[in-house]
Amino acid sequence: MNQTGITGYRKESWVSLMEDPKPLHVCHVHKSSIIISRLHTFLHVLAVAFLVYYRARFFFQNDVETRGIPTLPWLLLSVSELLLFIIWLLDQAFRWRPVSRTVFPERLPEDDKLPALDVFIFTADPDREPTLQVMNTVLSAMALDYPHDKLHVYLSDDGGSAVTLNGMRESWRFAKLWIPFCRRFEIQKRCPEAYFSSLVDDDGDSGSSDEFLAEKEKLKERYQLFKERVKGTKGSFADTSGSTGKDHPSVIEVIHEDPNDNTEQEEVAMLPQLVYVSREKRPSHPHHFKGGAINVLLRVSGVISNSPIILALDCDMYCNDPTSARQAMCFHLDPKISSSLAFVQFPQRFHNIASNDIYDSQLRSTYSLMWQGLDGLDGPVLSGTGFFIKRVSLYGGFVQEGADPMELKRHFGPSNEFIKSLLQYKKPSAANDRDSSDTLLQEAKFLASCTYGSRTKWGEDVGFLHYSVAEDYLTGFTLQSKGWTSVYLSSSKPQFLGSGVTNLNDLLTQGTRWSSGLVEVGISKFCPFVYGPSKMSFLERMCYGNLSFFPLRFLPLWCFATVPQLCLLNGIPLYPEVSNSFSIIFLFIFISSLAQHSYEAFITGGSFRSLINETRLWMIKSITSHLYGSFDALMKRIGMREASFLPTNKVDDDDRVKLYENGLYDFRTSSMFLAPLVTLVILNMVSFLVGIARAILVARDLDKMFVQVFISLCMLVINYPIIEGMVLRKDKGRIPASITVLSAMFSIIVFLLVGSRFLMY
Ligand SMILES: O=c1ccn([C@@H]2O[C@H](COP(=O)(O)OP(=O)(O)O[C@H]3O[C@H](CO)[C@@H](O)[C@H](O)[C@H]3O)[C@@H](O)[C@H]2O)c(=O)[nH]1
Ligand SMILES: [Mn+2]
Repeated sequence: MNQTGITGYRKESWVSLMEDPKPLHVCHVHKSSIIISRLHTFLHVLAVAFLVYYRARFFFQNDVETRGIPTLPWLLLSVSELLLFIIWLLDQAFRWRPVSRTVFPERLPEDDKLPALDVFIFTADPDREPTLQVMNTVLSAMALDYPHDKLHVYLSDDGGSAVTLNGMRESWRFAKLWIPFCRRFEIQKRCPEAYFSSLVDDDGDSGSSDEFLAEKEKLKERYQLFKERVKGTKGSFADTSGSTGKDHPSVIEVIHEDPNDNTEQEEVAMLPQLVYVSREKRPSHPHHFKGGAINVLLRVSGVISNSPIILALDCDMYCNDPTSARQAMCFHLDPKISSSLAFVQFPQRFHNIASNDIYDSQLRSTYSLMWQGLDGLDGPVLSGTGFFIKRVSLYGGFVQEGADPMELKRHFGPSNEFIKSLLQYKKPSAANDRDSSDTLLQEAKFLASCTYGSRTKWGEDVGFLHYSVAEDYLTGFTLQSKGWTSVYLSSSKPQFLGSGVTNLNDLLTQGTRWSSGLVEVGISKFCPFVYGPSKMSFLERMCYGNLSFFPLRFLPLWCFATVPQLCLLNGIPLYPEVSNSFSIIFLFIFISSLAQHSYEAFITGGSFRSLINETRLWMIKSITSHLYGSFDALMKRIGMREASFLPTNKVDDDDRVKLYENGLYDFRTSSMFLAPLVTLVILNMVSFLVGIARAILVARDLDKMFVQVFISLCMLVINYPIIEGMVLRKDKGRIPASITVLSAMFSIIVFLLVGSRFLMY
């Protein structure tokens, strides 16, 4: 047993081999931003205290200035301000102690001493996730700079599609040329699509030799052929077996030599193992989406390769830096931290972000700020893709020396082979001869069947948790509660690159799923503030709490977008007069928030434009996805809705890409998302115009109403692209006139029902 108290940990043989006194990694604490943020937090909290006093006074004192103002709007604003402040305060925990890290992979022990690695890649739908793209990710993983006999690549195909299986066979064939080429010429970009479509040559020293150029030309032709073959096939298992993507038995294939192929046998031996897994699916059995898929791969790989370290990748996240595995091993092999280290998380970065990132697809603040902050506490959140995790950390502490196999079967299911794999880290030797490898394959299929996990601990205490569609967040949270830690490694060269969302529909659909999954955790027994007993620090809990509850920002944002405006229309002031000294407090809070956002954008490479884009998205997402996601979570909680997971679209549609690259929003999305946005913009337009008219007609009115007029103005300036989409644009991505009309009607209803009656109390 180890000292950190994590049950289930056994001393890893590969860790004790590390005796090198030189550190494998160092951690840099960001001192100056720590001082700036803590000081800022202090001042901001102080200002908010004054604001709370100002708001609260209304309820207790009969002030001349606020006499005659109805209570309800005042109360709504007070609650909104308070809620937003609480979420902001939780957010400050991310700024408590940000750190960054440097690794020295050249100090790792020789290759034969490195632990084996299983790579898991997930795909679910060949229509939304193009097979060629998935195969590029597979090839880039096979070409990782890691000993080939210690590398095993598994693809989980939840689509159960023959196209994908065929793509795997084609990838194997192409890999026989591609991998030796990469190794021989030390190619850095090992995702073939990225390599061949790259405009800049970074072939390095070998770049000009004739031999290299000839090889490259040959590979380029073979890649074309590969592309045609992958794209050329159609159909699913349905065509051959009468089943469909949602109803079929498990299909597992270790991709092998094609006897008709004449490539030299030695080259084959140099390739990592490649395995295709499509788990059994039956309509009557919940499959738990990606979390379910990971658990099946954990079991299947357990009896095939059983590597102690696992890299998980979404199908679009190709390996951009072949040394990522070695970088991760710098932490996993460090005897000082390894015993409690569950995973090394790399950032999600994207290859298709335009210079004007109108959808904030790069998730700047998450991966450049928040995760570094968590890294300085107990470690980053598990982020679904791009992490190297210890297999044993997912076994829930049940695997211990001398554990009773019968007991293990109750937790892990009935497979003897799998139970054996739990008790040893050896690659099962049977895999080599034919008969036993057939038996093994049968066992693997059994492990991938849809009933295997029932009445066991899979999805509850073992593997990825099924409770939430944000399976990554929840699983990482419970690991850290048990005392496991994680580290975050972000460097200027991204280790993995995926496709970021480039249209509003995908952004809001994904945002709704995330909000739903996060809030679902927040309102369950896993609520970060109460779940225990927990080994997590208070600040780390604050961060997890922030992530679970930030979607509730929809409440204050809806209020700020309607209440001051409706009151302005009725001539009711809700903020201090400009001449009142309390107005300084509001000004201070406004500037303080703006300054914080600007400073953080500045230190993480953002620009003035990203400030505006992010603020706009903050509003758009709060008004739509966070609202729908939170309700979805609530409905699931009370049993009125089932979980769903629509994979994000990864197809590049030329027409849509063009809009995106020109910095134009693609408003082709459902009216459920559009109508609230357009309604609120219209409401703000009207209230702004009325506010200006009142300022001209009514004496001293602007002094009283200035803040409300200003809020409307800000909303309009920031959301100008929505106005543009309503009135100026003529292209396909504009806001349809029908939505504008519908929304105008909604604004009238809101005004008549809420504005002139409800808010008057
Ligand atoms: O039933 C399913 C659904 C999805 N996936 C795969 O899961 C991955 C992530 O799905 P995607 O649609 O790309 O989701 P994103 O919203 O981009 O994903 C983020 O959020 C998810 C949780 O909501 C995490 O699982 C992801 O790792 C994280 O990148 C993809 O490779 C899918 O093929 C499955 O294997 N089975
Ligand atoms: Mn994705």
